[in-house]
Amino acid sequence: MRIENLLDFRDIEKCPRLVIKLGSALLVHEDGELRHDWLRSVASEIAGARERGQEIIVVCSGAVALGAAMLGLPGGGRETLAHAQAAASVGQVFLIATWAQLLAEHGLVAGQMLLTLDDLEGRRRYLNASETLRELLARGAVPIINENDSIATSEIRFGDNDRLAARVAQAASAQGVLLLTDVEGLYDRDPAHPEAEFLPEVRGVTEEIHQMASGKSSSGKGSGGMTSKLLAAEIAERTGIALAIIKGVDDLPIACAMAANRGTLFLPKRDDNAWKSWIGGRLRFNGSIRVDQGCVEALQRGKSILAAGIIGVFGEFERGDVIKVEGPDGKMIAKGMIEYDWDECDAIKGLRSEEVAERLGHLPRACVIHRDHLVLL
Ligand SMILES: Nc1ncnc2c1ncn2[C@@H]1O[C@H](COP(=O)(O)OP(=O)(O)O)[C@@H](O)[C@H]1O
Ligand SMILES: N[C@@H](CCC(=O)OP(=O)(O)O)C(=O)O
Repeated sequence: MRIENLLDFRDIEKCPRLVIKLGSALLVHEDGELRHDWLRSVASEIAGARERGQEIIVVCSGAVALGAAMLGLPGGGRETLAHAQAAASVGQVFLIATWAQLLAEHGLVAGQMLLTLDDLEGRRRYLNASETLRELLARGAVPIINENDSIATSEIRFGDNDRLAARVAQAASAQGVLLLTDVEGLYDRDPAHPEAEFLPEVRGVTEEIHQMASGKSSSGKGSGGMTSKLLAAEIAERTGIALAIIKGVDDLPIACAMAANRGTLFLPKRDDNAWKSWIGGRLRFNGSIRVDQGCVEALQRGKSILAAGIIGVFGEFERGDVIKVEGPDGKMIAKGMIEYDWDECDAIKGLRSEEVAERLGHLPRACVIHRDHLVLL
């Protein structure tokens, strides 16, 4: 689906690859108990989406609030960093066990990924995370993601799962993000204010839009309030990803919001993937690979580059560098982000996939340059 075809906010539900983020305020009752039936209804919505052929990634908060109740910690476990980290450690086990069980009721498998800021900022770790996500989705699993709160300290943490959800959407090349929270979307001021007005659509998160939000979580369980959701919307819009905020309090929350046609849609600024435009905009390269004619034709059909198609390796590039791809005649045909260091590329060039592991002595990447990281000229 191209984002320019997005007519209204309900279309976001149909994105082929969608990130759904569930906030703490929704997951946990006042007394710190998990809202089990509600979560079961979300799992059934995910199963329905999978049946329609949609790929779903879940970013799920709530570990701190759940763990705090289990450990008897005051203030929802947020009074000290040590409390929050211990609470997250305990709560996350329960959370993921519940997800595994609820998805299994629909014959689905959950895959846990606990990420820190560094995992999505550094190129190498970003590539690792995006490859794991792709593989989980390709195998039909549902990735369930949270921040790795039990080890993340302020320097290496997002602190809120809204921005994490937007970054995960980038890493997974998703087209849309749905943030489920306890409010219908963005209001022009604190929604508790009697004159607060609802904004159904935002084109560009400007300074004026930022001024509308506060970082306060009215439930006291969330982190970042509306402020972090706007920061997430900014990340998404720059990357051509549509993001919507909906109220997710009731059972079957996505169906409810879509039926009511109520939510705030943040429209992306452009319809191409910024990751690709970043690659496409690169002017300097640390090296190049030359591929055979069969590979050139495969690329034109939208395939990734495999070791078997490589006939030459030039320059000393590293995994994660953007390099040139040349056709058999040496003419540049594409730019792409390489999955191997130059010497490994040289060692595996021309090899079939099953021979690559043997030559490298470790598990190979699925390809040398993935089509999501490749820009044809
Ligand atoms: N301008 C605004 N529009 C809507 N909600 C806002 C605004 N400013 C602050 N908020 C608060 O943001 C809260 C949602 O954020 P948060 O509690 O962190 O939720 P979550 O746990 O789902 O991430 C709402 O309950 C609301 O009180
Ligand atoms: N990672 C934390 C949640 C942090 C957070 O962003 O919470 P929320 O604002 O409720 O999405 C946890 O699992 O408790």
